[in-house]
Amino acid sequence: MTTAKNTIGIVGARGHTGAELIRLVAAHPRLELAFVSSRELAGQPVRDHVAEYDGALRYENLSHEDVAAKGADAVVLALPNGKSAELVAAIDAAKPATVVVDLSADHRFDERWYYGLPELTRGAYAGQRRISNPGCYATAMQLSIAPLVDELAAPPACFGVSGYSGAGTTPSDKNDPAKLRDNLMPYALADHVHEREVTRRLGVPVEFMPHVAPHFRGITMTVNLWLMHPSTRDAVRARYASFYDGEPLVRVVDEAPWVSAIAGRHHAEVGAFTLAPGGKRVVVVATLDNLLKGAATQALQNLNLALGFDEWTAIPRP
Ligand SMILES: NC(=O)C1=CN([C@@H]2O[C@H](COP(=O)(O)OP(=O)(O)OC[C@H]3O[C@@H](n4cnc5c(N)ncnc54)[C@H](OP(=O)(O)O)[C@@H]3O)[C@@H](O)[C@H]2O)C=CC1
Ligand SMILES: CC(=O)N[C@@H](CCC(=O)OP(=O)(O)O)C(=O)O
Repeated sequence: MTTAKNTIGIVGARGHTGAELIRLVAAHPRLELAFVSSRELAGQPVRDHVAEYDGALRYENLSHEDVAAKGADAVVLALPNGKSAELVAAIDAAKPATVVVDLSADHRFDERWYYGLPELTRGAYAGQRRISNPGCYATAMQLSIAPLVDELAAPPACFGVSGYSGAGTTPSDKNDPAKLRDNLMPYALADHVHEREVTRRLGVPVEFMPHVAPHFRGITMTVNLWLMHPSTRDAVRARYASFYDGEPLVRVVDEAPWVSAIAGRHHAEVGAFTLAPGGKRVVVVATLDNLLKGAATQALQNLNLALGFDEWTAIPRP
């Protein structure tokens, strides 16, 4: 007996996260790629750009109405921020039961949308068909802070370094290899949207200082936490291990994880747990691939959940 597949479309499929989503969907036993949209690549075979996909689909330049008329069971939006509203309205009108996962920041502050960071929020999933995927740095910050969020004496200070794929494909200083060479570029130092996103989601203020570096993919998030009561390294490590027990996509490690080891991997690593004398200051380091656990893999966790599949279907385990 064969099981019918759910159809899925990807809007913004030329981009970095779109390509990762195509790879994941191509290997998924219960999903069938119904359409992929790109203005620039319209007419070209998808397999010419994503080797892991061996089907016959070509990229299409689709209007909002075209996307809605496809009537897919699920649509992932991998568009730049600010581009989703009209498209979602068209899907709402044509087929409201479609599962929509938005990778942009457009719905992360909209309580009508489920915020899908599964390790922290899957208990709040109540069948919503509109899912907002967290930011990449915001995922790393939340995974680093959540186990100690009730113990904090001060706002966590988060020093984040991203590979330049995080800046997308629209040319800017942040994805210009010449400007990044031998460089580390600080930006949005006290007003990044992920600072507000994490503050909102964890319910405590956080301070975030993002930087972009010359490597292509992967985030290092170094977080300084002040505790109300003195602790020990063993107690802190045990707390993280217990918090993430049974979570295949969060690995608790002893040392500070290296970003070079996380590129292309689907999980996050959280480690270091270095305490300053006095036991009240703890430094935690997390790494993840911004295009995977920071975007496409997390979107697939959310799709699997919403479509009633096992959450880990077609996600390679660490
Ligand atoms: N890169 C990352 O690490 C992460 C990204 N995100 C978010 O995911 C989304 C996609 O990011 P990413 O893949 O990096 O972005 P890219 O810049 O790599 O890709 C953007 C995609 O959107 C399309 N596009 C661009 N402008 C428009 C427009 N005005 N109207 C319609 N389509 C447009 C592009 O294709 P074409 O121009 O051919 O139509 C392309 O497919 C963004 O919202 C980003 O913030 C979230 C987490 C991590
Ligand atoms: C290096 C770099 O530029 N990274 C991006 C983060 C990408 C991401 O997760 O962004 P959204 O919240 O927009 O979805 C940035 O700081 O805007």
